[in-house]
Amino acid sequence: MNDVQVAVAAARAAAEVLLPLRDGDLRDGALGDAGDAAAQRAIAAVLAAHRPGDAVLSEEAADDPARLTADRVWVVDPLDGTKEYRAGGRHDWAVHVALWERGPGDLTVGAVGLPALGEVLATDPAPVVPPVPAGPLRVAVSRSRAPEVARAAAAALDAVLVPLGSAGYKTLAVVRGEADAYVHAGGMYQWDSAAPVAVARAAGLWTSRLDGSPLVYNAQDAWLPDLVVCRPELADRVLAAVR
Ligand SMILES: Nc1ncnc2c1ncn2[C@@H]1O[C@H](COP(=O)(O)O)[C@@H](OP(=O)(O)O)[C@H]1O
Ligand SMILES: [Mg+2]
Repeated sequence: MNDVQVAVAAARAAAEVLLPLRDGDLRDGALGDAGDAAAQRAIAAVLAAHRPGDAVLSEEAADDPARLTADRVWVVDPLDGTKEYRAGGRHDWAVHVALWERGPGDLTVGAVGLPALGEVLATDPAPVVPPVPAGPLRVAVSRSRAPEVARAAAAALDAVLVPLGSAGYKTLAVVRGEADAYVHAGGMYQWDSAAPVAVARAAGLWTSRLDGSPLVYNAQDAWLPDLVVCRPELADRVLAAVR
């Protein structure tokens, strides 16, 4: 298996445990905690079986400082959009598996599972972004904590806001043509954006910090609090609108 196949297999393994758990008897916090733990176990098992020598940075595991000197680091969010997963009946939650490599010093592979839709999008084959539909621009934002900067940017762009859960789902909403941009500020960690950003880049989308600077992964500090993902032809306008 190549690295993309490993990432996709890990995302599928997480989906296979998350879907039956969601449809079982657990509710609320217990369901979210069980989902986080089961998806973490499923992904860790795939990585241990196929890439035992690689380091891992996961939301659901203790941060291993070995990743700071490792050549290959998997950046994992086993269940992104836990709130939406717990809510039941929603499809805006995701599984994130990315690979960071020291040579390029950047993400090289990513897979994002959307279990409720039965889909996994990955860096290879690169997804094809559909053409822009007629109508106002659509800016995806957190449904539970839409940042003021996203509201202001949408107003400046004459855009409508599309509130959704999960950083992975919102990034893929741009890849899949459900939104034209995703703007986030106020807090997030490397695992929330790594795999979605890898997939978005493969699809030819713009990805950066809010100030237009590059997103840096496998930095010591896992905090990576803001993010812009958009169609490349909109990048100048979106970045100007958030400034
Ligand atoms: N202000 C903040 N501080 C820390 N994490 C944040 C955050 N805003 C969003 N996130 C994280 O980013 C992911 C997407 O958030 P949202 O759905 O609100 O857009 C969620 O990940 P998890 O579900 O993995 O915890 C959420 O916890
Ligand atoms: Mg997350």
